[in-house]
Amino acid sequence: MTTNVLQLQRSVRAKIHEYLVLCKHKVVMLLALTAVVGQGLAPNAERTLLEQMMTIVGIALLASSAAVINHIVDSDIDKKMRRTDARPVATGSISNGHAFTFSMIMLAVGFSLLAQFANWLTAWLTMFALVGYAFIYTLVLKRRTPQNIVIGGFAGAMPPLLGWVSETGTMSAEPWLLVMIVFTWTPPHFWALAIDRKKDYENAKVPMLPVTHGIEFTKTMVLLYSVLLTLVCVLPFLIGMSGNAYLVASLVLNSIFVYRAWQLKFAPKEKSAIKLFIYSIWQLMLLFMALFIDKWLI
Ligand code: HEM
Ligand SMILES: CC(C)=CCC/C(C)=C/CC/C(C)=C/COP(=O)(O)OP(=O)(O)O
Repeated sequence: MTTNVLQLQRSVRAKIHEYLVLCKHKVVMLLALTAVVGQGLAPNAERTLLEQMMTIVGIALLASSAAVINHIVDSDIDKKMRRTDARPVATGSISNGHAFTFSMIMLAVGFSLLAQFANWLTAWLTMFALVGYAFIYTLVLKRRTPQNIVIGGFAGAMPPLLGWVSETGTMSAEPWLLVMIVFTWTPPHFWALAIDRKKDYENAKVPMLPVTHGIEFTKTMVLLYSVLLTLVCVLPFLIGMSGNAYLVASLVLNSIFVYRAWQLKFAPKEKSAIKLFIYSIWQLMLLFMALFIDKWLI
């Protein structure tokens, strides 16, 4: 193979990677998992596997579309933070115009898939989540209030409800418990990272909780939310939606969460905050897998 072909291959691969970064693909994969579990826990509506898969693709495309808008709107902030200054829109490696077109294509395809393979309620609720994250959180709340993620986190918490509604066409009480789990998980997930990256947010003048209220207060909040999360996670068991296997998994995963949050507050080490952030991602993934396994495999 000539050097030119190799170089072309490498630059195509690099471009694809940039577009994946633009979509926040790892976040979207976890969001999609929570939507799959929402589908899996809903009463069996006898939908085909194709319909279910296309629904998840639709939700993932709208979440990715929202993430791209977030990169465009936030590029001024992203340029000022070490964690984000290499992002493709912030560096100019992908132009605003290209990013916007990409986002709108994903929006159109994702919405059509949801209307076609799920139902209108799912399509519009997912659109509501997109607006919640891309505009209400990113454009308004993030720059104004340290409670930004408590309120904005609602958008990220919606996928289990979206998955459920795609199966049933109605919003019953049970999927709201799953929404509550992700909603309660989001503040300790994000604030752990924000403690570690406080300087970044200070530099960019973003009013995140550690900047406005200090690190100690934020650590207390992380601990309190981790206890609240433990309690909320028991609710699916209490209403009979999930069984003993889920209860055990949830108690183990949340005990580790509370223990780590306790350590962060009362016996911190240099990397306690970032380790808690990374743990939070594994915790949510395993928790939702436990919900699914409990229903289908045990
Ligand atoms: C408003 C709500 C949320 C905020 C403010 C938030 C904030 C963040 C931030 C700042 C990062 C670091 C990203 C990076 O370095 O590129 C991150 C990573 C991550 N978040 Fe969240 N998050 C939220 C909700 C969620 C939700 C709902 C999920 C999934 C259900 C999620 C899953 C993840 C995952 C998987 C990562 C790791 C991504 C990677 O390694 O590239 N987050 N989050
Ligand atoms: C349609 C649908 C389900 C939408 C959900 C949208 C979505 C991708 C939610 C995840 C939230 C998230 C990654 C926040 C990051 O905060 P940030 O943007 O402040 O973080 P940053 O500093 O890393 O950009």
